Amino acid sequence: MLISKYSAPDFDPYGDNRADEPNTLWPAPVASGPVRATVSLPGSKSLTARELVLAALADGPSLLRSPLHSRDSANMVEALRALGVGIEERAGSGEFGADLVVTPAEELLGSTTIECGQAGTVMRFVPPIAGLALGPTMFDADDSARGRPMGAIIGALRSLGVDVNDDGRGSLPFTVHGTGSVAGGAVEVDASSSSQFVSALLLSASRFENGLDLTHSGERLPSLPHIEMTIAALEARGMTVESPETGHWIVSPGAIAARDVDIEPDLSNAAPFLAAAVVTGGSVTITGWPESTTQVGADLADLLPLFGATVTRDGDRLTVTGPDRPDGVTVDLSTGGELAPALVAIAALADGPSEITGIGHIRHHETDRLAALAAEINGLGGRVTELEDGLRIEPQPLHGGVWRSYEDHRMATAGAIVGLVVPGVEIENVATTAKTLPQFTELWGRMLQGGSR
Ligand SMILES: O=C(O)C1=C[C@@H](OP(=O)(O)O)[C@@H](O)[C@H](O)C1
Ligand SMILES: C=C(OP(=O)(O)O)C(=O)O
Repeated sequence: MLISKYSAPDFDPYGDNRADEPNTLWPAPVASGPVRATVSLPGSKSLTARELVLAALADGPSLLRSPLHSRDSANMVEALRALGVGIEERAGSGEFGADLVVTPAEELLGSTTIECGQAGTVMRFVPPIAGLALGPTMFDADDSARGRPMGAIIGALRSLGVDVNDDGRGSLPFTVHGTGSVAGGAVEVDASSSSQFVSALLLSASRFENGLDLTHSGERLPSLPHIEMTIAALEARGMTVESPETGHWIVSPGAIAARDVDIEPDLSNAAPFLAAAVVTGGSVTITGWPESTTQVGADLADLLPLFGATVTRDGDRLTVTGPDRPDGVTVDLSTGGELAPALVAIAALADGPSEITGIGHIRHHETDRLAALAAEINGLGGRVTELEDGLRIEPQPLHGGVWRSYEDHRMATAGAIVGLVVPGVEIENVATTAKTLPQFTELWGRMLQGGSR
């Protein structure tokens, strides 16, 4: 069955704990003992975003099975539709909403406005596509996301022959004046504040007349696995990405193959659930854990044992069993910055100090996550010190209080981890978890009752 209009999934994303107002306080549930549960999770945000974009640029219709349905993915769907791409729901077998049929536009058309919400993937991945469209496309975002770095994309598009109007601050809002084609060619970007600049250009590159010869010029390149995920998604659709050296990628012009694809569960969103096992000495199993994957969340299987947890696999089920009390860790997390909030929450409850570094760039995520994590843990009596590129965490006995989420889904879920063992933690605006996991409070509640099945 094809339904003509994309709509929000028909589950109640907030269950009994719905937070209708941004400043509503959600009492984080306290675990009555070691958490023991089996949890299934919706599709990967990063895979859904890439497959939507590639399907939109492909040479025929593609089916996305078990995609994520969340605020970020809805922003991506609406952005591509605004440019003329057909995206329709089709009943699927997934537990978390419909499959999506994506039909590329015969001709991409601008003369539209795109709301990016808070989605880094939308604000970075879609402007190059708007360059391929005919007519101007204006990009804007939530107030809280307007300050996220965009200068590298704006500058790169100009070097590739696309006219972009902005106010000179390198951030949203701005307008891409698409002419129906992009010359492409050689370009240098500084992707030290986000790997998404590289992914964005690679995703559209084969549709540029001269392809793309992209060099990263900055000192560090964070979140490399996300770039590798982009390359793998391109290769699965018949493209070759040459990388003669680190930080240098070449894509030749060519067609992107239509393809039906299964979206894996979001392994980064598994982090708070697995952390629940680590901080309560319990045992949490995630279903549908892929045997091999490009998702950086798979690194949790190596990261959580550093805290003293045990990880086992049984087919597609990954189980984490916590120690009596987590150990402190010293870890460079430059490849997996999006895992930082959950790991910092564990570290705040550990029995020794931790240093988590290599994550200076997460100051540019949904909020300055280093400042936010330090402020919220310290607000509950903790001792967290900001380093230039990370945090030093010296665990203290914590007390209850309000945990601000800064319109950041991973700040909200980090507070929920702390609240499992610290009575009286109240999370402000837990509804912000809808960015990537609208069912968060429902799944969290179910986990505390033993899980879904
Ligand atoms: O390409 C992607 O899907 C993402 C890349 C990473 O961004 P940064 O490189 O900005 O950290 C990651 O943190 C983000 O959650 C998703
Ligand atoms: C950094 C994140 O999101 P975005 O894709 O908006 O950059 C994140 O989900 O942790």
